[in-house]
Amino acid sequence: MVKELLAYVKPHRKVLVAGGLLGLVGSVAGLAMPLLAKYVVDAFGSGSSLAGPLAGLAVAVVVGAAVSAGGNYLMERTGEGIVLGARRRLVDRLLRLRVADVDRLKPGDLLSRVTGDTTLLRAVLTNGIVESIGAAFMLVGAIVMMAGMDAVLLLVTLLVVIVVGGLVGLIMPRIRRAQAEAQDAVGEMGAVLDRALQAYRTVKASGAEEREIGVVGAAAERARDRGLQVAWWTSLAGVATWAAVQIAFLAVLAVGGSRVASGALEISSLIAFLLYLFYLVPPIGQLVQGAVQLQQGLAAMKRIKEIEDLPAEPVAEPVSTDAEPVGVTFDDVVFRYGDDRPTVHDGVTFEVPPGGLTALVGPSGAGKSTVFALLERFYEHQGGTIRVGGRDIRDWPLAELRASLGYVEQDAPVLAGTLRENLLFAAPDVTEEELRRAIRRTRLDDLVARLPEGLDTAVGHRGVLLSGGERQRVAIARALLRRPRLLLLDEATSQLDAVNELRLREVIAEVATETTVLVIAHRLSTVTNADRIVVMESGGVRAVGTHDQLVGADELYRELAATQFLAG
Ligand SMILES: Nc1ncnc2c1ncn2[C@@H]1O[C@H](COP(=O)(O)OP(=O)(O)OP(=O)(O)O)[C@@H](O)[C@H]1O
Repeated sequence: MVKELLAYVKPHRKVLVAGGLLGLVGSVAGLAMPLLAKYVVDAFGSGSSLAGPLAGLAVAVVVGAAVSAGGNYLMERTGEGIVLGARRRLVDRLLRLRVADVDRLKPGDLLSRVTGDTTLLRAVLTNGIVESIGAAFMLVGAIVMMAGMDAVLLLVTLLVVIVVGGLVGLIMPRIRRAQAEAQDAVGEMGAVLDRALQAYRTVKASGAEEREIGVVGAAAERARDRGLQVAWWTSLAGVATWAAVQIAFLAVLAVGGSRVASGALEISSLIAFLLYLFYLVPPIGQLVQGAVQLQQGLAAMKRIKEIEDLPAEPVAEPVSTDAEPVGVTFDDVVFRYGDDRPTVHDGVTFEVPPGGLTALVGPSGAGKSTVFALLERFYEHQGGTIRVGGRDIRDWPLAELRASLGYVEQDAPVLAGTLRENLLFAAPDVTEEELRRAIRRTRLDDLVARLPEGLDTAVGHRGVLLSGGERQRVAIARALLRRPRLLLLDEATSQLDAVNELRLREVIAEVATETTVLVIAHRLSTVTNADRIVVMESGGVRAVGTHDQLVGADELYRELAATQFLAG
């Protein structure tokens, strides 16, 4: 894990080393000060000139301050760079995960990993590492200087330092565990908050505000409790350090005092020794702090790695899109969403030739939407073969397969942005003429004319809210602009009004003259004119035919048609 942490630092190592060196120079300047102070005291005693020692002291102060400030800026800059790198990597992975994996993850928790956990890396990787190295240098330096003054006093000091080191070492794993729990708790809070925000209207309509506030509040309290645990252990480490220095001070004072009295030690040496002892306080504090930050960084790293270790889809390569319509075959396809989930497709077999309109119908839960998910390879089927254009979908480069398909989800979302951005989402490079044509074909001209700023009106979240029918046609236009060889249209369950429904039928019929259209129909009225209808029931295909054939031959279809007043 530490190795992975350091991988983030690697690209910045030069600046980091420069910053560290500046810090080191600052430390040397600081380290020289007690010695210079001793010279000043000695000069007082011997009556020699104060000018030399005082000038040295002044230079050490100025150089130390300037160099520390420069080093600090470099550190902060590197820190920002490290956070940026970590975020880029994480977001890159997040958007390339497989749908099946994303299904299990909670969006709010993912968000907290990108925003919160990456921030935690900064502290450990810059200040943490560099300050710890600087502190270790100061510590060793001070100890060397102390050794030069009096070996007995050094022994007393080291004894105390070693005991404290052991204590702090025992505390660190606890800090890491508590920190990991604290970050998980923050992620959990993000997840429940996201749930409430996603279903904002439902929360209000259900009068569930109080309850949701309570749920998020409870998650926030858990995060606080874990945070307090971290604070408790960190404080304990701090107290141990502080007590150690005090004890060492008293011990050195007692032992040193008696040695001065017996004439074994000069008073100036005792003063310098005590000064060095206090010089140990910040580096020891920094080392402890660095160790605490390392625990935080390791906990954050663990959460980031959990995402980075998930398998990703291959990076999309540029594809040339052939506009010829393609057919689809499902041959004895077997699929379930997870090993512990029920079988959704239990030998699904049907064939769709290139071009024309094919409808999938059947009761809710029959596995119709799953057909589309498998065609898009959001999930991998466990058995049988799926072919698009005669080629096994497992042999298609993923980007090319998806570029050949146009997909309109059941509840096609409108992305926050302008109407134009929404339409061009899948094909940013189409010409204005193509865009206008798609708008005409999907009967969106009225909408564009009605919007205050036409195509450049903001829609969706924080913009004009579109109706269900409009959203659906925007989604179809978006899919068509990609010039798909096969259009997958999951018709919304919500009832469209008669005008919108007629428009949708016209659009589908028109598109079906140019490309293959596979539509999941919840209203049979949209598909009575389909070239073929595939009737699905509980994970299988029970009949295929035209509307007239099926009304005559298939009981389930007749029933579906009857409930929708179409049989006659
Ligand atoms: N992402 C998923 N993870 C786990 N199970 C799922 C997932 N999506 C669908 N299912 C399950 O698979 C089964 C088939 O769902 P599917 O959406 O394919 O049916 P459908 O025929 O399209 O239904 P509807 O007409 O209601 O949209 C259902 O039992 C559903 O609960």
